[in-house]
Amino acid sequence: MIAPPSRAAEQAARTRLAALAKPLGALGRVEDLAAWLAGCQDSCPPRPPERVRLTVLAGDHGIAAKGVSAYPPQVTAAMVHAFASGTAAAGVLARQHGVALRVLDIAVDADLDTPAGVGAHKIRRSSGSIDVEDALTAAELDAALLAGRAIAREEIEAGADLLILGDMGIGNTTPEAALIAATFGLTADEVVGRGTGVDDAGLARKTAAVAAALARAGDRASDPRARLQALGSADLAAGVGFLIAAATAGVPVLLDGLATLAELSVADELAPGTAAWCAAGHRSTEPAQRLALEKLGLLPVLDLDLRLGEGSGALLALPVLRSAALLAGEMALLSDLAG
Ligand SMILES: Cc1cc2ncn([C@H]3O[C@H](COP(=O)(O)O)[C@@H](O)[C@H]3O)c2cc1C
Ligand SMILES: O=C(O)c1cccnc1
Repeated sequence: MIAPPSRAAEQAARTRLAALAKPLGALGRVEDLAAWLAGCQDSCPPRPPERVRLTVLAGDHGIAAKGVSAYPPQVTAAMVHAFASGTAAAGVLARQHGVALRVLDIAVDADLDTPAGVGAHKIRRSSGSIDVEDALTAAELDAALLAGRAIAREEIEAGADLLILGDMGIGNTTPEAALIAATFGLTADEVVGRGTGVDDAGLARKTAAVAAALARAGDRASDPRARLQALGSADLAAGVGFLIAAATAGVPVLLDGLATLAELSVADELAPGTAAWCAAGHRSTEPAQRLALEKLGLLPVLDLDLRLGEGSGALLALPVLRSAALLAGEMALLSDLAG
């Protein structure tokens, strides 16, 4: 069990928010964000997160060869270069909001000619095709979980006061949907969405792939580790380790899309209490993402019909979180107003 954020600081923030120069509760869920941040920081009022770091975990997925994505697997490696050069969508937003971005090759198929360090935590080439085989061996699962923990610790040592996790990997919405289905006892039909925009035939292939994966994993999927090994991937397992390490260190995380919700679904079962350190940046168009938010009791900051991942939804939500902290800290108290 992971130690929860400070109840005392959260309560103090709620008391302060109630006393600010505004009608009671008038800042709506912005007040919840401020109180959550106060608890995570053990500080009332909370401080706006200034040293925010985005980590994009990249990996290919064997299932991509089965026609479950609207784009070819080669895009994963090409996009790693775009992250490294700051030209991916998440790179633009990270720059806009003063967020440090790091991209890591966890399981990309290609040998990448990228800046030093991108391959520092590489586990393997593309993870297994989950409809017919496990995504990972037990040893790879352990290595990926450890890598994710190490990456989070590196980000925290670099001074992060808020972490954002992003994903890049063609085909990854298939294992993500499978993980969420297995975690919450949902069917392939309920969780599968169009990802990058597959047509009806692609959607049918994707649903069949998730159903085959769930049937293949069977009862093993009730155990979170076995579920990750059978239905996940190296990059998703690293994300699970990352979230657990962030929560263990008491560093808050702003969640993004389907990848981060799949990671958290498993992480919160492996290490109960992880979800308390996470706030939901946005609700995506993917059914599995929306279902996981509901099951975890998370209300998203934004609902913009995004379906990108990369950390983009969390980056778009970041200004709201920063505003929440500033409002809690800088507004006058109603009782202090000159009358
Ligand atoms: C150019 C491009 C940039 C992306 N950035 C994130 N994704 C997103 O789409 C992919 C998952 O969707 P699916 O499961 O349908 O393949 C992941 O790479 C995810 O990060 C991208 C996808 C593409 C094509
Ligand atoms: O919902 C998401 O996060 C998503 C959807 C499509 C592709 N990548 C991510």
